[in-house]
Amino acid sequence: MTRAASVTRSFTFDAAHHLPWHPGKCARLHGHTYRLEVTATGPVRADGLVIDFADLKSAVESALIEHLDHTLLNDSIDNPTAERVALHVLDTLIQAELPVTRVRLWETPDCCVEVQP
Ligand SMILES: Nc1nc2c(c(=O)[nH]1)N=C([C@H](O)[C@H](O)COP(=O)(O)OP(=O)(O)OP(=O)(O)O)CN2
Ligand SMILES: [Zn+2]
Repeated sequence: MTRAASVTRSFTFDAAHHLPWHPGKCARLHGHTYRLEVTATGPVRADGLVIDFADLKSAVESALIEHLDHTLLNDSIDNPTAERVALHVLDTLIQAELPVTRVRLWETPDCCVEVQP
């Protein structure tokens, strides 16, 4: 019987953003070191893997991190709240045909958003 498993890898990227509508200090231009957790789920293959951690890393870096790291998120994502950045991550990885089943994005060490397909 084929069993399924979930594989998660963490990433970090640095980016700036501002939320001009926000009543607090987030209206001002500022930056975060975002922590991103990507989970892929699927059958455990004959080689014992769902996806090689190394392949997950290279896919996420080339599809996403390279385009967001050290950028102003407002240039690529409208109104880049953590929720909207996480959904952008999810959509981008689905487009890249990764079997992603969960994205967690930590905007600060204490604040996290989770999205699923
Ligand atoms: N649900 C959300 N709430 C907030 C978001 C968001 O994306 N989703 N974003 C912000 C701001 O961008 C901001 O960067 C976070 O601000 P803040 O809460 O002030 O974070 P701090 O860790 O700096 O908070 P302190 O309490 O000052 O330590 C706001 N809300
Ligand atoms: Zn912020």
